[in-house]
Amino acid sequence: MAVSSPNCSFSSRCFLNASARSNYQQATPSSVLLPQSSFSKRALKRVARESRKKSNQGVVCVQDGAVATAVTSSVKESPPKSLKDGILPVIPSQLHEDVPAFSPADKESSVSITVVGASGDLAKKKIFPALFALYYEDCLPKHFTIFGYARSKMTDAELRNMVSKTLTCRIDKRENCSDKMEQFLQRCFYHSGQYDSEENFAELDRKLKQHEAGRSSNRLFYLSIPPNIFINVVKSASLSASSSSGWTRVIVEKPFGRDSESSAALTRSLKQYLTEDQIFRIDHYLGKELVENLSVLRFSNLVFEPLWSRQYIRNVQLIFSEDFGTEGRGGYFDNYGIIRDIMQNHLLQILALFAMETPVSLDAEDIRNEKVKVLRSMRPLQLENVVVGQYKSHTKGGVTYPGYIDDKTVPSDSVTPTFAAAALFIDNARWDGVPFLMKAGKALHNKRAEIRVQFRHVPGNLYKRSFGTDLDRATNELVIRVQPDEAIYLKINNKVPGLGMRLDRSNLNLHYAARYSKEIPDAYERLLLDAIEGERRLFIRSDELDAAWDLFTPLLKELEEKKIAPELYPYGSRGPVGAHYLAAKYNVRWGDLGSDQAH
Ligand SMILES: NC(=O)C1=CN([C@@H]2O[C@H](COP(=O)(O)OP(=O)(O)OC[C@H]3O[C@@H](n4cnc5c(N)ncnc54)[C@H](OP(=O)(O)O)[C@@H]3O)[C@@H](O)[C@H]2O)C=CC1
Ligand SMILES: O=C1O[C@H](COP(=O)(O)O)[C@@H](O)[C@H](O)[C@H]1O
Repeated sequence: MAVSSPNCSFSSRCFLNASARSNYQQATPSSVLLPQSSFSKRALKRVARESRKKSNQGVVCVQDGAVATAVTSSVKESPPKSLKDGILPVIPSQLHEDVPAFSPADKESSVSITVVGASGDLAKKKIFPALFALYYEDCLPKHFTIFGYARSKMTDAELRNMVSKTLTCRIDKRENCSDKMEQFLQRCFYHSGQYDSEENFAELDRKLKQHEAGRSSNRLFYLSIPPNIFINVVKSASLSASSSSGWTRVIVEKPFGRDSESSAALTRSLKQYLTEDQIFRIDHYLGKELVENLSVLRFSNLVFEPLWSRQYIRNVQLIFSEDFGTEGRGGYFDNYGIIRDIMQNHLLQILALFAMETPVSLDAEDIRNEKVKVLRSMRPLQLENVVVGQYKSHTKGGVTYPGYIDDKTVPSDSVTPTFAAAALFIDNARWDGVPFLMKAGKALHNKRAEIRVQFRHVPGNLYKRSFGTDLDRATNELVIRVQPDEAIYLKINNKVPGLGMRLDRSNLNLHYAARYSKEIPDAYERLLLDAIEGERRLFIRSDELDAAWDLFTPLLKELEEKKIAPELYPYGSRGPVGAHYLAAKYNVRWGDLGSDQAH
């Protein structure tokens, strides 16, 4: 797969593991590698990691972007016969099965991306713009085609017109942007069809083949549709439009079911037509820059990992808020509610990454194994550790904001929560007794997602008197602001300069906008690129999903069976007061109450 941009490709350096390099060089002293590779950097790293793990193989980059693996011992004992000018032949059988191996012929492979539900909100808002951003950055393969698929009748030109309205140029990348947009749009096509029609998907298959023009074809289907039609599409697409000469992968959007049973049933149905390796369950929060950075922060800084346990951490808070309601999505939302919409997936995924043990490696399976372990060490949620709320109409500055049940698509007696706060616990050695508090709500006073880590008090603090009775104020707090205005800051105590001894609270901060001039890519860009490259690290494996549902299903059933009435809160407020009582029960104060800023 040809990927040429410096942003995406591993253009001039390749790597061998140390012993492979030394063996290789002993065996072939004149051949210090490594010419140009057009293989993507991340895919190459993954090949290297997997090769190393499996059989202590090294990875060699080969001219024109081919990748071969060299078994260290055999390189030492008998260098490959066709070795010439430091170039190893491609040995496809030695490549990991699903890695898009490449050979000279492979340069001619193609990727077709079909956005199913292309007429919908998510496709317009996120998927097409993310694909364009990847195209702009030269991250898409040379031969790619994008198809929109939905029931709505549209011509290619109408799709392009629709898509063009939501494409944007990055602030830092405007050069030739409108030309690039035009070129991108010319690679977008549309096919109208029913979701359960094998015939319509067979028509799509014919069109895809025309575009693939005899190249080996890899196909990615993005299911940007309501979940009740996932299976119809997967069945029709897999029977009539899967690739016969390359990989076929399917990105499935959430919600993955409503509870343990429906999620398991969905997985069973998907697996009638797809293998687990073909299913990419997306949780777009895993693609957010600061969520990706969590592991880097923890595992590559000596100062954090030793503190990352019950010994030093008092509580962890995962906070999500939006300053708008469910307007326009009430029909969907009322069937799910905020716990299923945000907590069971986005916040729980962040929690798992935050709390997991050190994985054996950065391989997808190693990371996902650790996440599953954490999830399975958690106590299922109990009603007494949860507060639910629903926003009501509120008038401010002469403007009246609608309540949740004012939406015509929402039943007037709905008790669906638009806000929830919960206390969760991980019953393992690292986190025993540490409350993990989650809070998620719509129609609140601001839009924000952050992780707050409140550390314990300094024992025998010499400066205790300077803090008065409020020792909490003196504890360190690490804030990872996922959005907006990404930042990581650590609240510390320091002396106010001067002759006296007055203490102050300050932020040691990494404010992304100040530190990096580059615009942060949207989560969907990263995830789409990963799916194209077969990188599963940021996608949810079925056992992770089962473990996540096991935590929330009993609570969700109880809420529904008992029709627990949510506490009403005004549109634009900070949410129900109950959330403060819940936190107080565990001696916690929500960290987002102050007005701290990362600068
Ligand atoms: N929108 C968002 O911000 C987010 C959405 N998601 C998830 O992504 C998926 C897509 O979301 P979104 O784009 O908002 O969804 P939409 O409601 O906009 O649906 C997408 C398309 O699916 C078709 N469709 C809608 N309802 C039905 C139905 N009942 N039966 C058959 N086809 C239908 C329509 O296309 P047509 O009529 O042309 O066939 C529609 O344009 C959903 O699973 C959603 O939960 C996840 C995170 C955020
Ligand atoms: O998955 C969802 O996420 C969005 C919030 O995503 P963000 O990237 O804009 O923070 C939320 O609005 C939606 O209800 C939910 O389904």
